[in-house]
Amino acid sequence: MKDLSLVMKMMLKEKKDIFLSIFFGFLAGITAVSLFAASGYLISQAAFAPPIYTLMVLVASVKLLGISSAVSRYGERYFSHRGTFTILKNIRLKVYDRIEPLANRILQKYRSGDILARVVGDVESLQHFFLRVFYPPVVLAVVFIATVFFTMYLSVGVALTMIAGMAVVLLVFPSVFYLFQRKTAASMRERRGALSSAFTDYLYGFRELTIFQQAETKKQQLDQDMHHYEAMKAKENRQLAMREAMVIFFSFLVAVIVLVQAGFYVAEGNLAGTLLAVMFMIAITVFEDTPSMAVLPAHLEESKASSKRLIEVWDNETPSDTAEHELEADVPIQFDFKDVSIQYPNEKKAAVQHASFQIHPGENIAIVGPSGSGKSTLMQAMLTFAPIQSGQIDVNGKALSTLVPDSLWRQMNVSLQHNHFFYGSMYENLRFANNEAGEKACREALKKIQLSHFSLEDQVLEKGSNLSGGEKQRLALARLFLRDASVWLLDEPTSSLDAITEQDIMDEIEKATKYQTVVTIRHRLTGLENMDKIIVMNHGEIVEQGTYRELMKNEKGYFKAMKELENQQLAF
Ligand SMILES: Nc1ncnc2c1ncn2[C@@H]1O[C@H](COP(=O)(O)OP(=O)(O)OP(=O)(O)O)[C@@H](O)[C@H]1O
Repeated sequence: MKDLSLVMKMMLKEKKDIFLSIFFGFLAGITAVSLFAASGYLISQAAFAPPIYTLMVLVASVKLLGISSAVSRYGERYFSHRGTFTILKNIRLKVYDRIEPLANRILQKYRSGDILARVVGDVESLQHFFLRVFYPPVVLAVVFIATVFFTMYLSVGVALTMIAGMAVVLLVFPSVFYLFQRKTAASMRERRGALSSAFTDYLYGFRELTIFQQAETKKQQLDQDMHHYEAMKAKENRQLAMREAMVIFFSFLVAVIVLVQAGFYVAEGNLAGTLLAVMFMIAITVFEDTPSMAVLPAHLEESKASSKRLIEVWDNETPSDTAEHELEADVPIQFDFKDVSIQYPNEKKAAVQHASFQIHPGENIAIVGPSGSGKSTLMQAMLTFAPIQSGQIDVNGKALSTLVPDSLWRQMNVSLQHNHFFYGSMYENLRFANNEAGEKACREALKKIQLSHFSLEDQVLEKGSNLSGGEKQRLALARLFLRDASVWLLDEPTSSLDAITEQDIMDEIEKATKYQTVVTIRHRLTGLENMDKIIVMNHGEIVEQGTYRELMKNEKGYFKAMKELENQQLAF
């Protein structure tokens, strides 16, 4: 039941639709039973040439019951589907609400294809819970109870046969099918997730796979996985059809037993002959909806597996419920790293160890160091994206972990190593940073980063695949000129640019950030003379920090050694 907690909670919010579905389902069922019973009685009575008004009353009742049954069935379908779609919408919103604050950690843990399979496929699967698992047995049971009471009035023996038959259909068949179902459902869901992951990998890496001549091998693998999944699905469908056929066969068997039994009672004179057809028709109709019991275990198991896979995504993650402080807007921001260590999940070594430093409002800070030394991780930590193991980052005296992240991000301008571009126009990709930016401001931003040759209508393809590396970097920087932010975080913002363009753009950034705090990760050690502070990283540790002059004064310092090495390389 714990596995189904998500869908149950959402379902119970729609009490009105649940009630109306059951109510109309009951009306539809009971009118159908009455319709067929009345038809049987009409046929039997007709053989005895009764007065015409008797036949007229019976025919009118049959017609009325026919219309009522159709209208009630419509009501049942309408409310059950309305309820299902509302439940589905609520589940989607709930899932989004739960994973959105954890998105960064979740995306590190799961493959994107798997996440996609869960938030689309598994959520979609949950629509069957209410529609196929929860309310059909309830309707079937109440219609049956009402019918059995009526039948008992005519013949207790026949009623007992029907009770025994229904017990088998409602209890024995679903339990047996459920046991067989459990194994296949879990592996089907996992296979679907794996397939989705393999497919996204194939799409993302298509270019590299082609260049390294691996596309065909990967495609064959994917084809194999797909065939395997299709075969499993086909097997499951065959099993479901088989089970449905078994339940239908059994229902007819019960109807035939009822017919024989009622015939026996008629022969013995314990039942009126005109009720023989009535008994048979009642038995046939009351078991009419029982095939849905054959597919119920499959849908129950599917709902459980899907709900479990969804809950699993956020279950062991600590939500940022502790985020209680809003960072005030327009107040200068100070960062205080206090002995911060950061270790990514499943990594043996910490990416950053015991980092302590301060960033004061308006400072211009550079973080330097060899590749893999933990520079980007420090920046990720400032954005709340890095898993802090020990120590604490304070922002204006309050622990970063207690801040509502939005209130921090609102005041930040960020250009990471890999920036995202959406399929759409250049204008849309720029306005993504600020919805209120007009055409004029966007053109000016393009001019500042020397992309004036692009028009705002030019198309940007998915992930910016029609732009060069340098153009992508510049477009990401252009967005920053459209946003008013007091802290700029730039992770190697100009690494793909030539030295002259780099200098021009850095000048523009400097002009735009006179009063702002700027933290820049640099590979090249040029242009650092005027920095307020340079943080030097190596193997995840801050090995030195200070101004350019202070660092260069330290004869045995790491920074000085790096700088001299770079100068030698430039001299060649
Ligand atoms: N998401 C992640 N999951 C696991 N390990 C990571 C992750 N991101 C970075 N690391 C590891 O953390 C260490 C520091 O990485 P980081 O990206 O901070 O270094 P960097 O100094 O910015 O490197 P570069 O200059 O090459 O960008 C590396 O050993 C890296 O493998």
